[in-house]
Amino acid sequence: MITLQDVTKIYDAKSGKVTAVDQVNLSVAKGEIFGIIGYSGAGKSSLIRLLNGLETPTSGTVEVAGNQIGKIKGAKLRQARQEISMIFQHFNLLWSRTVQENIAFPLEIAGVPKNKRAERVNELIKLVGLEGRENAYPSQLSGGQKQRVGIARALANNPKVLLCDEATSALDPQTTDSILDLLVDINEKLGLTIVLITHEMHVIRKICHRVAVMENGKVVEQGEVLEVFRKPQQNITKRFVQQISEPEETFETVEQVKELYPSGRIVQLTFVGGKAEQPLITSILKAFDVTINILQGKVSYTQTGSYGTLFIHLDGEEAEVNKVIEYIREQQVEIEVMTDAN
Ligand SMILES: Nc1ncnc2c1ncn2[C@@H]1O[C@H](COP(=O)(O)OP(=O)(O)OP(=O)(O)O)[C@@H](O)[C@H]1O
Repeated sequence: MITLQDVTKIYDAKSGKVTAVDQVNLSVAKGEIFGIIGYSGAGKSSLIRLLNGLETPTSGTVEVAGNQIGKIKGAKLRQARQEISMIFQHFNLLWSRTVQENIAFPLEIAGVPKNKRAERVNELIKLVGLEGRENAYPSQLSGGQKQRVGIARALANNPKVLLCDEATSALDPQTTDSILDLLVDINEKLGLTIVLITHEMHVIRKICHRVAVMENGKVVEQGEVLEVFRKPQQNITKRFVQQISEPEETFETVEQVKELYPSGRIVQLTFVGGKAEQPLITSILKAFDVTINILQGKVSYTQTGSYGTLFIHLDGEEAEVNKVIEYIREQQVEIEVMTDAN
């Protein structure tokens, strides 16, 4: 659905040339939710503006839904843009228009007749869960409701691609989650391809299938979300992954925990995919003569499976403890023994 080949964008700023996007290669499949994460200034906004033709690449090619964006102009570009919709951090609603008038606006521009417009607006209102708020003005809506209007408006002309520019950054965590759930719902129901830019790993973790990490205009790492979580390669990616995989409370150092549990072993288990749901601990306790204390753990759920870390203290006869460690390895759960046998 989307292919970027060797795309570079250089701005001529007063202070000199700025390379905002540097030799980027990306492809996004139809029906995929693709996330682009990076800190401020990494080049995310420039990249997303290249996708909808608001910027033209300095070099390279940008293809979206079969159109060479950046090469086409005028009516052809306007037509191509109908296939590519966008939602924004600050919603960009028309404040003098009601919810239904906001949603009808792109239909008016596309020349859809009045009775057809009303029908479509009703469908969209249902789709985004805004029944009962049709006649409200943006100032009377919560942030989450405003973004629902933004989403309905973006979907009005049946686009093939939805671009989301920090669409949940102005929302509280609970509202963020409800909007992300809506995006997944729309992706599944309509088979819509979604590209989002964000600086929050939570957003990537919760809804994206694949992710690209941007730094200084370059895509420094990309892959399936679960894989990137499991084995982040670049330091910047590790920092993003830590945003959500580090337990909230600081883990006591291994030395401190060892003082609490002078015998036995402390091990770290890393679960990926379906294994995180398996009742591993229960099966160990049933099959082996050991005791287990769960010291700390966290499981994150992604679109393609879950990922988690569990710190446990294993105690018992050394031979039995060794058998348990072997058993865990056989379950294809990654295990790191953090303390030696006594
Ligand atoms: N129109 C422009 N003219 C000149 N420089 C620009 C322009 N737009 C962006 N830049 C510069 O390009 C670089 C990348 O900016 P961009 O906005 O794409 O990054 P970003 O990752 O989206 O960051 P933010 O989230 O802060 O917008 C920055 O150094 C920025 O100052």
